[in-house]
Amino acid sequence: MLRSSASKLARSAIPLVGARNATTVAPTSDIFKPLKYGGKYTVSLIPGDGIGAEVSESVKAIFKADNVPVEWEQIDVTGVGNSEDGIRESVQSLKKNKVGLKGILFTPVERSGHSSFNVALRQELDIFASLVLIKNIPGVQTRHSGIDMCLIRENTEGEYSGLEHQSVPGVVESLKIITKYKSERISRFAFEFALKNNRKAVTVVHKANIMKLADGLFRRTVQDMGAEYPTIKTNDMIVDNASMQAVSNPQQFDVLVLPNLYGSILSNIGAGLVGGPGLVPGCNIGRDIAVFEPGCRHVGLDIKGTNQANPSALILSSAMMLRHLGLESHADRISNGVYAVLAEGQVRTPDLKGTNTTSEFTKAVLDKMESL
Ligand SMILES: NC(=O)C1=CN([C@@H]2O[C@H](COP(=O)(O)OP(=O)(O)OC[C@H]3O[C@@H](n4cnc5c(N)ncnc54)[C@H](O)[C@@H]3O)[C@@H](O)[C@H]2O)C=CC1
Ligand SMILES: O=C(O)CCC(=O)C(=O)O
Repeated sequence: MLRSSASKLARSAIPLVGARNATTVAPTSDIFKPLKYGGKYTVSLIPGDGIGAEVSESVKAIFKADNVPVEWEQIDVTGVGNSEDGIRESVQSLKKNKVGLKGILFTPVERSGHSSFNVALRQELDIFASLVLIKNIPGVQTRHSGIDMCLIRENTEGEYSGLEHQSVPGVVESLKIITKYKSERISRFAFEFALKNNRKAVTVVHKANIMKLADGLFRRTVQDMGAEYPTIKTNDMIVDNASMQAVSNPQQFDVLVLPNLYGSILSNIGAGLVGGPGLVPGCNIGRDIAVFEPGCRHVGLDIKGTNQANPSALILSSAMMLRHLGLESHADRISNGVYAVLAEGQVRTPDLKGTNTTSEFTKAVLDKMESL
């Protein structure tokens, strides 16, 4: 039962295609496929805080120019303030449409008792598998070349349980939850993903030397499941070492499967390796809902409203979404447009040491799409 539903999940999420299109996924099953009305899909669009509005405008302009058959259902919710209604509306919209494109909702560090709406959304919708693709992009110079790794992160439990309390003044207890059920389903997802994408190895990242019960369960579950996939090598690595290895010898990694917090940290390290948070796409997959969002989830409050953000991460996430919807040719045109502009290097946002604006970059992608 678990196996069949998990393999359907992984199947529908997947195949990566071609070197340049490494940031794309294509469905091979239609169990997820949202319904079309009047020839169009309705997609929930949650721009989020910070740079969300600007980079969402880039995606909207590109979809419009390419006549993508998508109708946006936009929810302008923020992560701060009294946004419960907006979150409810987002959940309802996503449950109805089954597919969404999302920026990041800001979660203030200081405010006590304020839980993360990003996390709430993922938990409420049970979009349990976060997939982040870390691969060098031609034209973007980085210290390392030959990086090609897929991070599969458990998205709904672990350190993000939100269960913290002060037992006595000065003593705080924070609960990390690891369950066998959720460890099994993310492991299944990871192995099915590896199988369907001709990947050779799955590395489980953990801290089981210290958290013997929690991370021990996660590690053991992945390893046990590995025995069912003899063509894929299963190995394990302690998270501290994995972080060090990722910055010194990242080419060794293929598919990584991680509990929630380690997934966030390694995807941020990964983004740093291939050019930064403005470039890395991602998605969150559940039983019947998929939400696409930049892979390392940055709000970018410091550059909000300055027209400086690199929209590539959200545009490439939207291309992943189009593959999920089976709209391959639109996905190809859009992702090829982004990669071609990045490869030429004439038009670049400041994160890539350029001087161009978000709007100029978007225009360059639109021009490139016309000429491809
Ligand atoms: N602070 C929050 O509310 C949230 C934080 N997180 C996690 O916490 C980590 C740290 O978050 P923050 O400190 O808020 O990071 P941040 O949003 O301040 O981003 C760090 C730096 O990267 C730059 N940046 C991010 N995206 C960019 C883009 N598309 N184009 C150009 N520059 C860009 C920002 O301008 C900033 O200088 C993130 O990596 C994320 O994984 C996740 C969700 C919400
Ligand atoms: O800070 C948040 O609101 C959510 C955290 C998150 O999405 C992450 O760490 O990946």
